[in-house]
Amino acid sequence: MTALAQPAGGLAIRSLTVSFADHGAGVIRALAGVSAQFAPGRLTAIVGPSGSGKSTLLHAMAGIVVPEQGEVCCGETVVNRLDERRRDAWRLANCGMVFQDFRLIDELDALGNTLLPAQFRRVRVSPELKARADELLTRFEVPQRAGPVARFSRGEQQRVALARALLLDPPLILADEPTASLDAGNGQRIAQSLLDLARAGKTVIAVTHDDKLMAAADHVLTLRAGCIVGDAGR
Ligand SMILES: Nc1ncnc2c1ncn2[C@@H]1O[C@H](COP(=O)(O)OP(=O)(O)OP(=O)(O)O)[C@@H](O)[C@H]1O
Repeated sequence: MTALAQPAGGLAIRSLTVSFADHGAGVIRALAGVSAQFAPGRLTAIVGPSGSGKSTLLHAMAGIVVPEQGEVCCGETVVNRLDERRRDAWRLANCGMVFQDFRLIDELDALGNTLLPAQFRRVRVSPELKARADELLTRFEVPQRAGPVARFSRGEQQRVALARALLLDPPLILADEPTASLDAGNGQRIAQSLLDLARAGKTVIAVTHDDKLMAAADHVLTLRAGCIVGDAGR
């Protein structure tokens, strides 16, 4: 383990470099030596133009993408040094993920999707957990409708994805464009919810192109061509 100064309970990344194979020329350098700290109690917005490496950074922090250089540190854990099985277990225990493409199971209804983390972590679906899932779906104004989420609008699906991310009350919330499919009112509510989660002590990190979410954030990290070009904490 490498000791790396970081906020207790938060996340620190140091000199992260990630490349992908370019099926033709050579490699695409998605991140080039990126370092930053993310403290509990704060909402961070990761911003920057399309293709600047925002999603890659979020996925590296979640242990989905493994950097060729650098470290992702959470407490004593250097996430990228874990093997794939342990990274998956670490992510399930610590991260609430909202993916850009939601990654819901189309055939399941909203409640079934929201309860998925319990299944993945082999947690019994107690009446209390089901009540929490219902409460989250109500909080995010997901219609109380039977039937598969495939029939939901994209905005409704996005809010189911957020409810699912929060089910097991994870300390880290990593959300990729969590307001992209929402109307202004819902977008504002979700931005406020993310801020409330931060104020409740979570480490909340959202990739976004949304000015309202950016304005709500305590900390704005700007990427360009795989490098940090702005790191503004308020
Ligand atoms: N799995 C992959 N294989 C090959 N190239 C990839 C892969 N994932 C990302 N890239 C490339 O890495 C670069 C950064 O991509 P990334 O998705 O992180 O950008 P982004 O800032 O999130 O973009 P957007 O705002 O459009 O979602 C891009 O050039 C992209 O094409």
